[in-house]
Amino acid sequence: MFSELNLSPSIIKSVNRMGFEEATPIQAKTIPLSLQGKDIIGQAQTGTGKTAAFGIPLIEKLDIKNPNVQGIIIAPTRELAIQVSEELYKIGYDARARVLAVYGGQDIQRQIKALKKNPHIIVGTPGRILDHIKRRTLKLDKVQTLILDEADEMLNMGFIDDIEAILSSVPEERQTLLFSATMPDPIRRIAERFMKNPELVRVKAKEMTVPLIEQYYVKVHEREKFDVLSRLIDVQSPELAIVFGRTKRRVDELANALNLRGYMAEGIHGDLSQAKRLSVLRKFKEGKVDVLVATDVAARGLDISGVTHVYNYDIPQDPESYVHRIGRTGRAGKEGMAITFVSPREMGYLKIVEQTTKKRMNPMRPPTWDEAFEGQQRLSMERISETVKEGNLEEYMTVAKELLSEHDPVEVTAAVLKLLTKEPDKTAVHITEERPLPMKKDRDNNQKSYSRRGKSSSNSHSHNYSNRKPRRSGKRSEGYNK
Ligand SMILES: Nc1ncnc2c1ncn2[C@@H]1O[C@H](COP(=O)(O)OP(=O)(O)OP(=O)(O)O)[C@@H](O)[C@H]1O
Ligand SMILES: [Mg+2]
Repeated sequence: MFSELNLSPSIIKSVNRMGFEEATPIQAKTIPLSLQGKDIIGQAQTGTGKTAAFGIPLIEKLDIKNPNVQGIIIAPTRELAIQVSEELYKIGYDARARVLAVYGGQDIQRQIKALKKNPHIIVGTPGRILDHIKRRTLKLDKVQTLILDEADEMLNMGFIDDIEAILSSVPEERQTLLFSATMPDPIRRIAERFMKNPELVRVKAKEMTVPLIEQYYVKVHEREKFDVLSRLIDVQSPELAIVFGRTKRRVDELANALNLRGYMAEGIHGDLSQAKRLSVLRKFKEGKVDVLVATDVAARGLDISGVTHVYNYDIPQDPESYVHRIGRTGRAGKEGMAITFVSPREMGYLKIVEQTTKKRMNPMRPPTWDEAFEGQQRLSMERISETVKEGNLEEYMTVAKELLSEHDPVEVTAAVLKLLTKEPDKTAVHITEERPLPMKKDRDNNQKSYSRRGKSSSNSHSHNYSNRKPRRSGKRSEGYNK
């Protein structure tokens, strides 16, 4: 219960308004420690309320009359920074906490103006925070609490230099909190260097993934993936689905191809303008887009209710990415389904993922065209049944009776079904084939990459675990360059 956590009435009021009744396990464990001022590494499954776990004590400890920035939260993507700032705004609503998000792609003058209004808490992406530090439009010398959301990601190569630069303008005497659903040991060791006797809080769970997510894999050749995806969507009729692809090109092609086959899909990745990224996400949240096709830019932290299915069109290169991707469904006690496509040559990656998550994925057979067709008919059937249940059909009765006097009732119904049903589409589409990931044997070899610090400029990581390019090419990138 939140009432047992010694929180101010204003926070209890806000949290109640948010509909939270009981503290989640990670909240119950870390809030008291955080209030005592301890440094914490908090690890708990996706969708279990880590944001409020660091947000509630942060707001509780604010001195509202003090105009300085007292807390800073760093997040890996712009969308996540915005979302976290919104959740903190809600938690701090009755306490009158001022929370500001600063992120790349948004007009910097506007941010500078907002920074002059003395926010208590800043939530931002590393690049833009550094930009403001350099311009002296953001002063962090009175910061008491620094939080890294998605900490392992923030300390991975590509972000570590920025994080260290930000750390150097925050007082040594501070509380440091790290949260993520994943925390590989090598990264944890890096983290401990700039923390003081951190308390490692892990919510005990048999598996790293959420038990409410049903996990499947489909063994499928690259060139058959798209038909399998279309059929799966037809059979499963997700409320909202996210399809993860490996590259930006793949995301663009998949979104186009899905539209060609009559689905409402849009893509999101790092090459789109910020305005476009936000509008795609907004449409998805509002249900105007049913399928969000995304790179890993959308894998971490995003909390979108109604996401029932996650499809990994390409198996992710590292197990952590898998955990976060599928964690976009099955949040806050809801159920979800995750389906991962694996090409025959990539089966080794499946093993690595399973070893890390300690959870087996069940094999799933690709649906046939007939099954997809039946799935679509069942969807129409549900719509008809719902409409019958809702009633209000008086105005249609006369003509309905006339129809039935002339035709066989089963045939009339079949005709209605035919009109309503979207037949599985075979429209030809073009998806460029991706090369399979390099062969993998076991994870032990792969872990080495974590010892490679972001500082080093060597490019000798082609065989390592994460096998991805440093995200910063030339100029500093803001959030993911994905
Ligand atoms: N105590 C609570 N009771 C009910 N709902 C909660 C509670 N705490 C948080 N939530 C809600 O649960 C959802 C998931 O929370 P949140 O986004 O913080 O998860 P997370 O652990 O950070 O996940 P991820 O690892 O994916 O970032 C949010 O919609 C949040 O508002
Ligand atoms: Mg989170």
